[in-house]
Amino acid sequence: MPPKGSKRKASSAAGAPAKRTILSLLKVETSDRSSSQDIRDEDANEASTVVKDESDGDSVSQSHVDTASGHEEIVLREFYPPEMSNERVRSYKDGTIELPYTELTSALTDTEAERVNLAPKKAVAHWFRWDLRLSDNTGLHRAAESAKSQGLPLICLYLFSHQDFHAHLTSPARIDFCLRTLQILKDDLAKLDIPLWVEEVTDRKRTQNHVLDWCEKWDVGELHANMLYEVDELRRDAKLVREGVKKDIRFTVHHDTCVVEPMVLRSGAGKTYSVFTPFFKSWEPYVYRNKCVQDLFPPPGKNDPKHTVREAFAELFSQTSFPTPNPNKRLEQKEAQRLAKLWPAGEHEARSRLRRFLDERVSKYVDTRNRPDNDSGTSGLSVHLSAGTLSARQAVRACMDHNKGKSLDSGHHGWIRELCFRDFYKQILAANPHVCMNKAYHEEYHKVKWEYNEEHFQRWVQGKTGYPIVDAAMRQLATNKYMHNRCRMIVASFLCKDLLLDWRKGENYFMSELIDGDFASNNAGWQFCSSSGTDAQPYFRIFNPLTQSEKFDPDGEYIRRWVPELSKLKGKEIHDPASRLSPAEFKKLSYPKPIVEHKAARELALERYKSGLGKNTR
Ligand SMILES: Cc1cc2nc3c(=O)[nH]c(=O)nc-3n(C[C@H](O)[C@H](O)[C@H](O)COP(=O)(O)OP(=O)(O)OC[C@H]3O[C@@H](n4cnc5c(N)ncnc54)[C@H](O)[C@@H]3O)c2cc1C
Repeated sequence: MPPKGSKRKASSAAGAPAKRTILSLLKVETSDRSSSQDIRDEDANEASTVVKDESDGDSVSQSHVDTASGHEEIVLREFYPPEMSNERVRSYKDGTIELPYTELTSALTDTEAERVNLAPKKAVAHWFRWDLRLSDNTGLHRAAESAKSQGLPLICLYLFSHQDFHAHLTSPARIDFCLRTLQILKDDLAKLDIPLWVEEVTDRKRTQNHVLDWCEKWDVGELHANMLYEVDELRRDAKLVREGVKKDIRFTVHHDTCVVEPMVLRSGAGKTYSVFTPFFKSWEPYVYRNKCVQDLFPPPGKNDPKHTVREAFAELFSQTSFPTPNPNKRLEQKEAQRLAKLWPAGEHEARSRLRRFLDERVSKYVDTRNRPDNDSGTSGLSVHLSAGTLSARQAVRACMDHNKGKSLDSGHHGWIRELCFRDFYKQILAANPHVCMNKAYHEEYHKVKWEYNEEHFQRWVQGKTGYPIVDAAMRQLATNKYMHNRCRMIVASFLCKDLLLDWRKGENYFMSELIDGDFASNNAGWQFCSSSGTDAQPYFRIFNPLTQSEKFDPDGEYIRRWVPELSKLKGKEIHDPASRLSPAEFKKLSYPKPIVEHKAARELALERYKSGLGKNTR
């Protein structure tokens, strides 16, 4: 346990070295399924080889039109250009094309001198994104401190974009969680005389204009936000930093969502890590040494009465309702009530859930974390970490404190290690933007041939594959909008390696259902299971769903809960009813036969991987 009392480093944007090349002229792709700004049109205008794409009339660079595997279109073409080529992936990797992360950090450093000299205006603002909390919020804290030191009021903004939700495949449950949290946030801020305004954005391409217009309307001279590491967000924020200066608005973006900001930890060779274990070995001592979690930021103080904010910003305080999601992103009332009970929103709930987990369960975490039949085996905090109602620093710090200064026991240590995965995947995203553009982390997996069998996909979605553990997990997801981590791995492996379906279809479906959907963790989880990702399980390691079922749900309790057709089965029958019951008994269950035979599917998967990767096939 590191000593207390030392200050956390002021975290404005990191300064990874800027690298500008003529090829940046070609930076046309923003096929980022998780991001909020489509700058394709204007960037495409800069591209050297521009072709007309018949499908939607947009101009896109020829360099994108490479679907080497000849697969079904996975890209949401309404918002994004077609899949980019492997060549472009390599250009990102070798630095010929500037990383979007560097575009933003460069914008911040390039304009720093100008931005600090901008004259104050009438207010300082914080723009909330997926950081929906008052406590330990870096951007909000910096905004509050700056407002106080300049004798100005603090006001807050949230942008509600239907197109973003659509483009990012944000699930209705996640949007609902966000809206419930915004209400709590608004009430908490109002107690501090700080208004929160929720602005509806209809055209996502104009997000930055909305922000600048809003700042001009309320005479905001200084705007703070926390960094999002997805491609389009980074590029949008980079533009906004530069555009802001032209309008005398100082826009600052802070690192906040990770315990250790991306790009800081480097291997001996100076590279960002691509494998988790060495990352963790470097992350853990860094957290102790640099006291990243020692001084958590307090919530902002009350706006000074002398600012008469209630009068000056009456319109912002007067907002009584938030925008309604589009029908396809809206929960039925009953469903909304059920999920609100299951997943109460807001930071107060997040902190009490964290306390309960630490007091009651963390010490057993290592033994229970892989057991989906145990509802309390893990923290259930992912929804809060992904919405930002809890900071990862708060989680790590509380866990260390709970261990009462002793060296961490296996439960506490194991849980902190899981939290580190979150940091790891965010830094993978920042350092490898191509994962945000429908591409495999390891480009050679591009040539693996996938199936696009819609009936198989639908049976997987509906939990009707005839593999009880897979079906239980898929039904848990459909009902609770959450799935246990072990089961996420089982169903993902089943989709790619038993059904041979394109992992990106599974990734997209998860995102469109999960209440804790997080692009970096979801993408990395899917790439891990399809063997194309960082720290990949080798392609020849293929989960056997039956073995997984017997090992991690030994008494079949998880299956019994989610697959009522099988609830009366006793003993080992529940894991494989088609083989372990007589045909007559099986028929009575009204449960499907296995959709594929695992052994044969496994062989086929191995063939596909070998041939896609150019390895000898026998
Ligand atoms: C295919 C697949 C898709 C996934 N999609 C998501 C997703 O969209 N959003 C998401 O938050 N997690 C995702 N995960 C990671 C993991 O399954 C969930 O974070 C975990 O199940 C959440 O439950 P918990 O909060 O009880 O976890 P705990 O076991 O209590 O862990 C604490 C926290 O650590 C982090 N964490 C734990 N395991 C992982 C992991 N493997 N990767 C990244 N972070 C981790 C999460 O923030 C989690 O809340 C995915 C994993 C796989 C295999």
